[in-house]
Amino acid sequence: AASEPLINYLDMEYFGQISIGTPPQNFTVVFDTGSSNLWVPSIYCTSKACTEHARFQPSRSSTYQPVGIPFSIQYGTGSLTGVIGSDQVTVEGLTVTNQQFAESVSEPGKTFLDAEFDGILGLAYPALAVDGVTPVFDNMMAQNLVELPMFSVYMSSNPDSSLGGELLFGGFDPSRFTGTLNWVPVTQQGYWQIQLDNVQVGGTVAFCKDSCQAIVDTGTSLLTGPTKDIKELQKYIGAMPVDGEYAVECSNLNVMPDVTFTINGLPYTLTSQAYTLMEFSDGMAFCTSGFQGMDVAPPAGPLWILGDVFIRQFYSVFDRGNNRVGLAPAA
Ligand SMILES: CCOC(=O)N[C@@H](CC(C)C)C(=O)N[C@@H](CC(C)C)C(=O)N[C@@H](CC1CCCCC1)[C@@H](O)[C@@H](O)CC(C)C
Repeated sequence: AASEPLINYLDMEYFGQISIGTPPQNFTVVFDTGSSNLWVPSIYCTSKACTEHARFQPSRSSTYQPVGIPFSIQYGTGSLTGVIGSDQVTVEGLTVTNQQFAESVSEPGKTFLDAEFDGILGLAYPALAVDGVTPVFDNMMAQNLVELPMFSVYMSSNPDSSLGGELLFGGFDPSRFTGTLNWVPVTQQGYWQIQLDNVQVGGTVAFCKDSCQAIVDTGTSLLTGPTKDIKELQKYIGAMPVDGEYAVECSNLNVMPDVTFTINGLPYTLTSQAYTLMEFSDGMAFCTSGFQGMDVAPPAGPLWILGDVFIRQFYSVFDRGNNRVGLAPAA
């Protein structure tokens, strides 16, 4: 199995290296289980977000083939337009041939301007792929580059700057979790979508009382839920809105309640240390809530999004062979 080390940027963004073309052109990408397309900035893109990042030069690659289909994608945060091309893509020693990807021509707004990464590599199901482009992992499976039709994600907690994280293609890494992996069926093959039985605060069911839907999303920094529920949850944990964020007293962490997600009959508990982020500026510690209100419109939503706040605590295995997600306490 090929394991791709990830860099952890402030517990908010995890990204790794890929290369495209011959000779290889290197890019830093977010591996996003919440989308299904690969894109990198194009040399033809004049947006500041592009000129501040690595850009792909088709003319420099002997294996590049133009496709020319227009491309546009909208994330929760950020959007872009571009054009589809095809080339070989190498991720941690695995070379995928004839991979179609988007070369961005316009990257408006701030999301990608401030980003520590160049592009995004989507790892969700083909159903979500813009322009019906075959996703990278589907090509990996089709080209027999992986032993098992699954990939796994470990995300470190910032202080362990040793290894920011690990993305493993073709299996899972037993050294990254304790106990046994518990498997949860994928309820809809678009996002990595599963069913939540309920959400408990301090051991009492507070939200999602008769089950609800959630996605496991490496591309979302926090843990999001419907804005109405999250507003109440912030109150339960004592988080107060402070200029766009929800702040908590760092000294209160030991009295704040656990938040438990019951999944397939088992409890996945986040302590306050797990569901808050600690930021330091001029020697002061600031604690913020890792919960964020986000309404995903029907028919896709409503959805809870188990982002990096959740994945840091629970090693996640994305099994396309059996359409299930494996979860276990991260080591
Ligand atoms: C304090 C809030 O932090 C963020 O909003 N962080 C961003 C990522 C940061 C690297 C810019 C985020 O979580 N964005 C989410 C949306 C958030 C409001 C829930 C998102 O769009 N994530 C993308 C992938 C992101 C897109 C921006 C670039 C990094 C990858 C994708 O997973 C979603 O489209 C899935 C959809 C169901 C929401």
